[in-house]
Amino acid sequence: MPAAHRFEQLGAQAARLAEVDLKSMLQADPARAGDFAVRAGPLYASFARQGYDRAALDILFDQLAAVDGPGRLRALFAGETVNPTEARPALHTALRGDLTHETVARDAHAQAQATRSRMRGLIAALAASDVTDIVSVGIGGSDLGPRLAVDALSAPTPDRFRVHFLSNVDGAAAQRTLAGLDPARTAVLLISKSFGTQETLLNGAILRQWLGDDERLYAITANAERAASTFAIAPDRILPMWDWVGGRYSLWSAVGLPIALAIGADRFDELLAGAAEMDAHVLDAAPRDNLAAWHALTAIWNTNARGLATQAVMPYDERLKLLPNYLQQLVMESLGKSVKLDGSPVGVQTVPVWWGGVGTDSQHSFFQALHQGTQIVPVDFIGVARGDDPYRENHAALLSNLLGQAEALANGQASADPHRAYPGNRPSTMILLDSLTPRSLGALLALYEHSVYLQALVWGINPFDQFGVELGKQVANRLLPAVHGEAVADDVVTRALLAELVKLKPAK
Ligand SMILES: O=P(O)(O)OC[C@H]1O[C@](O)(CO)[C@@H](O)[C@@H]1O
Repeated sequence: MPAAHRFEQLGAQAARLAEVDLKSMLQADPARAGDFAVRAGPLYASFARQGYDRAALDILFDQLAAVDGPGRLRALFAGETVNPTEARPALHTALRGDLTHETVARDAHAQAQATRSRMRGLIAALAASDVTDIVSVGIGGSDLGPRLAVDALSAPTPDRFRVHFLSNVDGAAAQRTLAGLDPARTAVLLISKSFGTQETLLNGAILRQWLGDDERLYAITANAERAASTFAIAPDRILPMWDWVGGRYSLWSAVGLPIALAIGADRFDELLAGAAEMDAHVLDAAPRDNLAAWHALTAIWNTNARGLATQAVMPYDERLKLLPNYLQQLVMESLGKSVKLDGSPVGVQTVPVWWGGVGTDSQHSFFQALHQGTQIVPVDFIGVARGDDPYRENHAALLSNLLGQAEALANGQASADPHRAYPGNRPSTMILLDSLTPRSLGALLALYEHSVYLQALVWGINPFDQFGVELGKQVANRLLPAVHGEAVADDVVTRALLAELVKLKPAK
């Protein structure tokens, strides 16, 4: 059946269910609570509060079968060219496990292992030195994953190194990062797959000058030549990346060095093991028992059957507050496409806008709109069963808020006063972690990676390129002389704005 018909079938299911709310679906079929849930390693996820029923789910799972989900997952792990627009495999799974006997994947895994042993040597050398602080310079995929994992997994007081991150090209970011740091006790990691990223090159130059000593400057890159030529970094201080790892899938590689420095190499290995455990689950579990399949098909349901334009993610754990930022890149850079692999239009909506914030803070900012606004926003709630802080009553309150918000959004509450009525019927997925450990975080992030891949399969798009970010960079580069006042911009609006910037700039 052509893809367009499959999406029409989904639309018909949504139309059939339009007048049925979650509360009555659960009343009619209470077994949903147990049946619409999947456990995988340290994670448990409930989809019982999504607006599909069993018949609609059948159609959704047919979608995955029609694009050979299981077969295409095997192709991903085996190192087939799943990124055809750049003629590459995407072997992030080989960075953390050895799940295929195919030569390409095995070679990739061996290279990753060799690099991990170099990382261990480097960490040991830094631990034996006077270095107390690490500044990790990188942006996008060379920043968001390490930043999230360091924030999520670091002890309340640093074990050995204080790890800082610098990404924005705004000089204020460099100024703030460096304030209070001692160059003699700081090591700098320049992380850039391409070593051609403006932000990282400019900030790298600032850091190199500030350090005043090349001995504590390291690079993680797939372009060792450029690192050596622009920053004179010696080969023993350059760790490799490879073109078969996408930037936003790279925290498992040497890009994760800030993580290993912050939490130790053993715990970094546990993060990889947690991801590998999820990989094995996703590869082996039948579609109906497969967490990534459920998650991906839920996204397809909300986007294509229900036409919902945004998706929120709400971690109820302070340590996961950077998860929404990380997922914005993973999901939106991967799935923000409008053409299929053959260049033809997708013809249906692809990625919604991903956004979110930490619970309970977000309840006091935008939850009003989730409960009573006109836009329906599906939510991924993320909770952690065991808290690790000593404040037990706070953790109980946190969990009751997590459960309470999801229940209130789903069930609503009638009132004679329309201002005080809660419509309910607002969908959410609940993802629970046993505790926040390297293992569970690894599993959670790998789950999202695989969900993204499966969504891409259903839409027929390439989740591994990101040409959309290039044009803005090119225009910005062209405009640099005009910002310096050395050229005139071609575009009439940009020209007017540049003139205003000159007028607005206060004289010193
Ligand atoms: O690691 P690099 O090459 O500096 O690139 C940084 C980021 O820039 C992008 O290419 C575009 O934002 C991302 O995909 C990538 O993670």
